[in-house]
Order: sequence, then C-alpha cells, then structure tokens
Amino acid sequence: MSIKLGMIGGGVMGEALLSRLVDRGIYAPQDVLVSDPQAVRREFLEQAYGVQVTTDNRATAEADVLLLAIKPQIFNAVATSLSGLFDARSSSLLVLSILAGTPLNKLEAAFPQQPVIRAMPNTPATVGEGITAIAPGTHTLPHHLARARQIFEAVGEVVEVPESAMDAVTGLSGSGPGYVALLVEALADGGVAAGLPRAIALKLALQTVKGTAQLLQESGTHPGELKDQVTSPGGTTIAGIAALERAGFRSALIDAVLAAHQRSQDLGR
Ligand SMILES: NC(=O)C1=CN([C@@H]2O[C@H](COP(=O)(O)OP(=O)(O)OC[C@H]3O[C@@H](n4cnc5c(N)ncnc54)[C@H](O)[C@@H]3O)[C@@H](O)[C@H]2O)C=CC1
Ligand SMILES: O=C(O)[C@@H]1CCC=N1
Repeated sequence: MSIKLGMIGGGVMGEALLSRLVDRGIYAPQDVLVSDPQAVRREFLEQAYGVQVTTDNRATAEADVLLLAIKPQIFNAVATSLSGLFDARSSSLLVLSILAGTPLNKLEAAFPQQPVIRAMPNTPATVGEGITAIAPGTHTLPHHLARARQIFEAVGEVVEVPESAMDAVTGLSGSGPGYVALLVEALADGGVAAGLPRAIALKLALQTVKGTAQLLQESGTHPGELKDQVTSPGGTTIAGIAALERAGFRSALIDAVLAAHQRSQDLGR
C-alpha cells in the first residue's frame, strides 16, 4: 500500500481539505489514507471520495505528508498512539497540524526530528474560498513550506506568519466563519422582523454579505470609506449604524476575536 497523504481525523475540517485536494488532483484518492475511529465517517469518506480508510493511526504515518485534523483535546492520546514510530524512520514525514491552540513545541515533541508546520485554515476551504495561516517549525525547510502552501492553496489563500501569531489568527479567520454565519442569520432575522418572508430575508442577507466582501476585496476600498459611500445624510444607513453603535456592535466583534484568541491560548496549555 503506497500512501502519499495520511490524515488523522476525518471530521468537518479534514473533509473540507480532503475533498478539494482530491478534486483538484493534488492527491489521487488511492494515495490518501484517513484514520478515524468512527465507522460512519470512514464509510462516508471512502464512498464520497474514494480514499482509503483505517482505524490505525500508525498506518497513516507511512505517508510523505501527515495531516493532523483531530480535536486538540485528544492530541495527547493520538501522540501516544504514534510513539516510537520515528526512532527508526529514515525518510522525513512532513506533519501539518491544523489543531487550534496546540503549539509547535508540543507537536515537535510528538514527532521527533520531523518537519512540522502549524496551520490554521477555515471552513470556507470547502468551497475553495478559505484562508490558511502557516507557521514553520524547527526542522522545516523551504521545500516543506512550499508543499504546505501547495496543499492549502488548493482550498484558498495562504499567509505565512510566525507561530506567535497563530492564536490571534485562530480567533479571527479560524473562528470567523462562525461570527459571519451569526451575522447573516441576525440580518435575516431583522428582515423577518420588518415583515419579509424568511427565504427572501436570508437570500438578501447572504448576498449582501458576500457582495460587500467581494466589493471591498476587488476595489481595495477601505471599509470605512465604503460605509461613508452607503451613508446618505439623514438617510436610512446612518440610522441603522447608530443603532449598531448603541448596541456595541464593533466592540462585540473585537471582544469575540479576543475571547477566541484567549481560548486558543488556553487550549495550548
Ligand atoms: N471546524 C473548523 O472550522 C476548524 C477546525 N480546526 C481544527 O481542526 C481540528 C478538527 O476539527 P473538526 O474537523 O471541526 O472536528 P471534528 O470533530 O469534526 O473531527 C474530528 C475527527 O477526529 C476523529 N477522531 C477522534 N478521535 C480520534 C483518534 N483517536 N484518532 C483519529 N481520529 C479521531 C473524530 O471521529 C472526528 O471525525 C481541530 O483541532 C480544530 O481545532 C481548524 C480550523 C477550522
Ligand atoms: O472552534 C474551534 O475550536 C475550531 C478552531 C477554529 C475554528 N473552529
């Protein structure tokens, strides 16, 4: 069995990455081995993407690249299941960890002498619109970083940051899709409160968020300038913005990023 990509944990984020990597031809399905204790996940991933599946975490380390996509809380158990594997290994295994909070020094202790890269993708990766921050470890060489870039560019954009920035990245772009989903839902609720049918309200909310993000990105306009362009004197938008300011909208978002940043730090302890 020749395995090029091993993956430990085939849940939400693992699948998001896997689906695009296979779809884009970065890996052939038969070259991928996913380990997951849940039979239902293994059967689904095998059928949906044609990848190989196992319950044996050690088998995934036969690959050239190992993607860790388990919850940070079970990292120690997974590390124990792999112990001793690297003592006699002749070739290096590139380890890519997407675990929130889990620091490089902890990862590197579990994969002695191996190149390890800490990464933080986000769920828009599923549709190729993710953004992933990557931070190199002690044994990471330029070709390892290039490989990580190639893998994560299959699911969106990639930025390189020092590891010290990773908890902040997690609080912003890693967790960000949750905040934006809440925003879309709340905007639709507002539309419903103002008398719109639910389906129309959701469509309006979603396309407004998507279109505004695209406009900001493509035009390079500063968000404050776009806000000014929408805001007619004595008009509707300034009435809405005043209500948002009274409710502490901006500080709520700043606090959300800070709280998630803190939680990411706590998970690493
Ligand atoms: N969901 C998200 O938006 C993002 C998640 N992450 C990170 O990705 C990682 C995975 O998160 P999700 O995919 O959301 O979680 P998930 O719970 O959907 O997936 C985790 C998978 O690991 C499997 N698993 C449990 N014990 C295992 C073991 N001993 N060996 C192998 N597999 C095992 C589970 O059966 C499950 O399928 C986390 O560390 C999280 O911090 C990073 C960026 C975004
Ligand atoms: O909520 C979490 O812990 C993970 C990490 C970033 C997004 N989801």
